[in-house]
Amino acid sequence: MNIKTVGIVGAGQMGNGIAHVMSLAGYDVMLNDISGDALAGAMATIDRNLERQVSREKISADDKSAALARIHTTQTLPDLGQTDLVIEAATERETIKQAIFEDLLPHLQPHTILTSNTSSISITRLASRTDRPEKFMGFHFMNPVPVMQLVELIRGIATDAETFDACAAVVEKLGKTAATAEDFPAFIVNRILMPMINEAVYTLYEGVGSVKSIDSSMRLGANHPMGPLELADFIGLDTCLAIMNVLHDGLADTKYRPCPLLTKYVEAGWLGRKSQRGFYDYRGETPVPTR
Ligand SMILES: CC(=O)CC(=O)SCCNC(=O)CCNC(=O)[C@H](O)C(C)(C)COP(=O)(O)OP(=O)(O)OC[C@H]1O[C@@H](n2cnc3c(N)ncnc32)[C@H](O)[C@@H]1OP(=O)(O)O
Ligand SMILES: NC(=O)C1=CN([C@@H]2O[C@H](COP(=O)(O)OP(=O)(O)OC[C@H]3O[C@@H](n4cnc5c(N)ncnc54)[C@H](OP(=O)(O)O)[C@@H]3O)[C@@H](O)[C@H]2O)C=CC1
Repeated sequence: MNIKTVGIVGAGQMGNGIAHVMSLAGYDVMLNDISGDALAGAMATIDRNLERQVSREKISADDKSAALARIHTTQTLPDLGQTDLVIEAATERETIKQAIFEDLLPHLQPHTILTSNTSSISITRLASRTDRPEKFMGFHFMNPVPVMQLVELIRGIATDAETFDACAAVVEKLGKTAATAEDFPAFIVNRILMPMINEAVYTLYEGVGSVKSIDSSMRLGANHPMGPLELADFIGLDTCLAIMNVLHDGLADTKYRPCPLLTKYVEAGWLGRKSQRGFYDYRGETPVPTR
């Protein structure tokens, strides 16, 4: 199947990154969000990140303007009806994702492939609520999308080979590398990464180390590019908690119990970088640990 147009639902940090790499690879993009501010913010971020690539001579100024011209924004979900591939990248909450699919389905062409960038939620369950479980799969990018090489591809129980191959061809055209994961809670990357982040929050909660000492230990002692708490802030603490809850509920093992301190930060609305405060406070010139 020849995919030319891509619809993206959710213009947060993942949606804008996906729009960025899709348009740069030559796809026409229709980017949707319920919030006009989120769409404006996404376009400003894409412009800034493309400019960074121009200044580092990764792409030309013409590539940048052509990419920007290929992205269209809309607050109206039916505007995605004519696209060949839809990637849902809205908030990590199953009810939100299901409602999006329900609203979108009547407008889609029969051939359109429907995917979710979910970090953890069952692809099979999401697919079962649509009219096209065979044309539904997980298309999981890593953050920051323009930089990270991996895309996890997750088949639901009913996903057909044509759908999988079409998505794999898109990953190849993006110049990224696909890894196939089976449809179990949080797939591969987050099954391994998120318990480590949750353990870092327990290490903080139990007073074993401060934010600074935990992060510098893992940066300098394990050569991680970011400390786990810095990374949690980067991902979004609401997303981290949602993933831990999916692991805890889906695998029914207490080793996945979300740390109560993580829950407290989310309840405070301290969601990390996107809300300016999490394990660090980002409102000043340099990030300051909050504990
Ligand atoms: C939660 C989930 O479901 C799954 C996930 O995504 S889990 C999260 C996975 N992501 C990670 O683990 C990220 C860990 N962090 C890192 O890899 C690095 O800190 C980082 C790549 C984000 C930044 O690296 P850095 O060396 O500190 O910063 P910086 O030098 O500014 O950037 C490195 C390169 O990326 C580029 N870059 C960084 N962010 C960018 C962006 N948003 N857009 C375009 N380019 C970007 C920079 O221009 C730079 O390019 P050059 O190599 O050409 O100079
Ligand atoms: N953060 C990460 O590192 C990664 C996240 N993911 C996954 O990607 C998805 C998005 O995450 P992320 O970009 O970080 O989240 P963000 O919170 O940055 O963005 C989510 C966006 O979706 C919007 N949204 C909410 N409801 C709807 C709706 N009904 N229709 C359209 N847009 C909607 C939100 O709008 P508003 O703000 O107005 O609610 C917000 O703009 C999640 O499933 C997440 O698990 C995958 C890989 C990495």
